[in-house]
Amino acid sequence: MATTAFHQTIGTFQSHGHINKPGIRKEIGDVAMRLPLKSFKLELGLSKRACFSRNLGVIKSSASQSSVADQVLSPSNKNTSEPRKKSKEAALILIRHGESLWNEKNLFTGCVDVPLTKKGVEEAIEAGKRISNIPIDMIYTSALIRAQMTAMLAMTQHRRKKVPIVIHNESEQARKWSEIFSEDTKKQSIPVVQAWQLNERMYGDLQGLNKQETADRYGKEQVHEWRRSYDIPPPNGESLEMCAERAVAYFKEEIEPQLLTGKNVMIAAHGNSLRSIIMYLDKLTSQEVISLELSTGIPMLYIFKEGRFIRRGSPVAPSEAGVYAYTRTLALYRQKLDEMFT
Ligand SMILES: O=C(O)[C@H](O)COP(=O)(O)O
Repeated sequence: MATTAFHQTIGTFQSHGHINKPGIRKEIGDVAMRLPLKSFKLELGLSKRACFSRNLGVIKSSASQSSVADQVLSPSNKNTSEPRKKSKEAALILIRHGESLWNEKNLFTGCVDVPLTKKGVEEAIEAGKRISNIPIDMIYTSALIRAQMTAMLAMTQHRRKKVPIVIHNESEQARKWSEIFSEDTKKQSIPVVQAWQLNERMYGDLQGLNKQETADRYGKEQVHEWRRSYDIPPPNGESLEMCAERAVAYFKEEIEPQLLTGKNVMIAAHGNSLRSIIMYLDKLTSQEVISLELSTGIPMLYIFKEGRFIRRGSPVAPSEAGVYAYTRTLALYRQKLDEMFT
């Protein structure tokens, strides 16, 4: 159906000579640089729905880390008591998985673990191109393969070329057996956390049924109510409200603390788990969320700053340029990537 900042060693950049230029030293995600003192021309690609915040700030990331898993698991990273207004700027990318084999067949999927189609693979790669200049320090995916495939395929396109590494925290042994023994390699990695709380809403007795056939049988209105109402669950399944109870709670407890410390986060998840998160981010009412539809494989960008989530673009064009409303921080990050890799 349609619809960490790892603390980069400064050496890399010193070799480009930027550290000695006059200006203010800033760190953007994993990129450290000197900002020119003269005013910076913003690169803005404003989508219709983008917010035009001119209150642009710069990340000063202080996150150093001892292990890929530690930055996720360390309680010090979950400082929810930190006043929101002191938070650093961070990018948040939300992406619904690419087309799955059951999207293609128009079947209710819910929590059934179905992989991507070839088109879904292509969508994920295309999505990766669109976000290839945006810093990503941590990745969260659902426990379902279609979201995981999407995140991994998208990351093959990222210009920074860090390696996404799945954190295995299911047992002490799993943690131990997936340990990395090079600090350098850890710095070139992005932790990927898989969380069932980000799964698609459980579609109950509808899972595996054809959407059109179900509408023919129970009526279009009834099926629309099951699919889009906020608090009416499909038979034996989860309503959007029930889905939000776990997905938004997870976002607040696990992901927001990372954003508060300035880590740039990507979430690869599902139509309804993301609808519930967007409802929270955009403060949509239960009426407004009814008409929110998400396309497969389209990354949406938010900036988290001073406790506010600012939507900066939801692309429809094939390339990232002219789609996202870059903040000064993001523009500088991209400029740095240009200098590093061209
Ligand atoms: O679970 C599914 O079938 C889809 O991924 C989302 O379906 P919906 O658009 O019918 O909610």
